[in-house]
Amino acid sequence: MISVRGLRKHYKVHKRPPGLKAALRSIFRRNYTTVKAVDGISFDIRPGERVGFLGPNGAGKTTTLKVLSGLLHPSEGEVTVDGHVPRHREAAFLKKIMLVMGQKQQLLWDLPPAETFELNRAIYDVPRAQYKQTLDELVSLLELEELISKPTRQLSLGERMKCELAAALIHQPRVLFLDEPTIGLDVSMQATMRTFIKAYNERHGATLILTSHYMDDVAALCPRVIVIDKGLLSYDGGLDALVQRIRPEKRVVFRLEQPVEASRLEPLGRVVSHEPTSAVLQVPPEAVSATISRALSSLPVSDLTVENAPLEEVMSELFSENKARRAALASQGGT
Ligand SMILES: Nc1ncnc2c1ncn2[C@@H]1O[C@H](COP(=O)(O)OP(=O)(O)OP(=O)(O)O)[C@@H](O)[C@H]1O
Repeated sequence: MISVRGLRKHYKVHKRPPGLKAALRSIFRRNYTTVKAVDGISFDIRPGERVGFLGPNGAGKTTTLKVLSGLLHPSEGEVTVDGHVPRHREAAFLKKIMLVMGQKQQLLWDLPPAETFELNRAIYDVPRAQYKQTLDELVSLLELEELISKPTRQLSLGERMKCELAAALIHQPRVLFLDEPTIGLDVSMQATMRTFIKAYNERHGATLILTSHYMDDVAALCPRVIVIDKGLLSYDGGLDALVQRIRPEKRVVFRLEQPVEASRLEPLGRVVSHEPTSAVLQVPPEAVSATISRALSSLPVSDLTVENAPLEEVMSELFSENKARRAALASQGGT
């Protein structure tokens, strides 16, 4: 469905030192520098897949999504989306895709969302009957009944984001690029958006690439993740496999009937946190059952669960590994 081969996107930016003199000088002699936003990445995505596209700030995620949607021309490399070359922006291609950016809005500010939906119906030439059916489905799944006839400017951020998503789906795109779709939303609205996005993917078999800094979004939606860092691909594979590689240790979370001394926890594993009536221990996977049986016989345990390390920690460790590798390469290059 999506094929990316050796994609590079370099921006040429004008570099101006601070100060008035430098500003005047730069009128006559401009200095440019190259930002390698994406520096040679390749991947394939099958129809109907949900893929998390992750990386630290400035990694090149939005740039890649803009190239995939045809908003930016690649500096180098081959990109196809369902057989189309995005930069040609053919009508058939535009009808199949949608880029939703959490930080930008397409809804018309002074008009109710219903007007933008109608506008999108006309732009994408959606037959009336199909439009009505899609709209009814979106209104019911996202609970938009009360919202779509209020002016957009009167909606809260979360209400607006739900309507943004609905506006993006009026023409039933087969490929959805979601760039931070839950940014700024409260936890319950984030969960609503996730449930809806998953339901849309399952109902319509749509292919989905999602960027998000909220790891709950990624854990709930993306069995596969592609990680980029400084414009380079650093991981492409299962989310579970990534967690296993970076943090194979398990966390055993205990609820305790009464407070216990730290000295009673320490022999059981590495104490990650210890509150009066709860504790989290980190242990190797092969030691989980032994730790649980020792804890049950020596501590007043009322409840326990076994979990993976939080995804935030896994990602931050992966980014630190990448940083250390880059520093090592740079120092080898410098010697
Ligand atoms: N129009 C532009 N001109 C020059 N540089 C740009 C432009 N757009 C992006 N960049 C630079 O390219 C790099 C990648 O930016 P991009 O927005 O793709 O990152 P990102 O992974 O989406 O980051 P974030 O998570 O912060 O949104 C950054 O260093 C950014 O400053």
